[in-house]
Amino acid sequence: AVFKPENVEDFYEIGEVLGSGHFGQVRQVRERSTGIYWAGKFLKIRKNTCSRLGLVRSCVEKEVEILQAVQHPNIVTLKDVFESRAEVVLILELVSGGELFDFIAAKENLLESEAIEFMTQILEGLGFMHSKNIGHFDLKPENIMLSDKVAAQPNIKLIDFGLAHHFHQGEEYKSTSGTPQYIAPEVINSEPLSTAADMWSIAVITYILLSGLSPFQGETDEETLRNISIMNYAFPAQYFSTTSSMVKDFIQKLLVKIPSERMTAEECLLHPWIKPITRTQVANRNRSSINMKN
Ligand SMILES: Cc1ccnnc1
Repeated sequence: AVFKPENVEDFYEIGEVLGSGHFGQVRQVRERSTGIYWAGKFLKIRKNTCSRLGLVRSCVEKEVEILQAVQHPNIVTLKDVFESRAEVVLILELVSGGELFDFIAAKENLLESEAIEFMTQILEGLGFMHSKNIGHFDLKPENIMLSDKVAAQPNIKLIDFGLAHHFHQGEEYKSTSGTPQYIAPEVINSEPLSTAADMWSIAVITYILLSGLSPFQGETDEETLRNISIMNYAFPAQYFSTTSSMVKDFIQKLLVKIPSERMTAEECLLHPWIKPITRTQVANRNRSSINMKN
């Protein structure tokens, strides 16, 4: 793919650093012609395949391809791509509400009603990606952004598709990258991956949203990976006493070793913890409980 050879600074004023990661850094940028703010993701490209610094260009092309294939309210949109001699710049929708990670850190943990609101939007975006046979493979609170944290209903945006993969018919895909706390057993065992690997991460994120604890985290990465492989996790009473049995059921139906036996994103959206019950169902439930009392 050929990206715009023009100099990004001819079209955008480069602003403050918003975030940085394994890829390079994200800076706020201002479009000169409209004054609109965007996020510029500056990716260093390796001059030759031997150098270790920067990314291989084909990886960047893959991220661009995937971002162009998924337009959804809960997935960050890609507006433009510029390329200079050793840098590719993705012009992305600006998501300024910060990371879900910081939102949880500031509040210790969330009410179930808040967690359901966030998780529903995460699952909507993820379900859309999975319906196009695209896996994210790096889902974690740092890669889930809020569009505006002070809004009543903050909007969730999935970002960072640097490890994402588009599955083509009958093709196997293996990857051992990802963040230890969130990766599924099949990633650790270098088995072929599927979109189900994202569903394991959803369970870990849900557990963290509600308790502030990370279910498998050990003292070292090795210990964390061992805990995942042997499915060593629990719901400590002092952190989960007020948590509904429905959300524990939701998590348990995702922390399943065999990928094909995990709930899909679509099935998660129909799980009682997530799926809102109708007012009639509430009335019926209340009526039946009143009858039991009489
Ligand atoms: C960090 C970031 C990424 C994409 N859009 N806005 C902010």
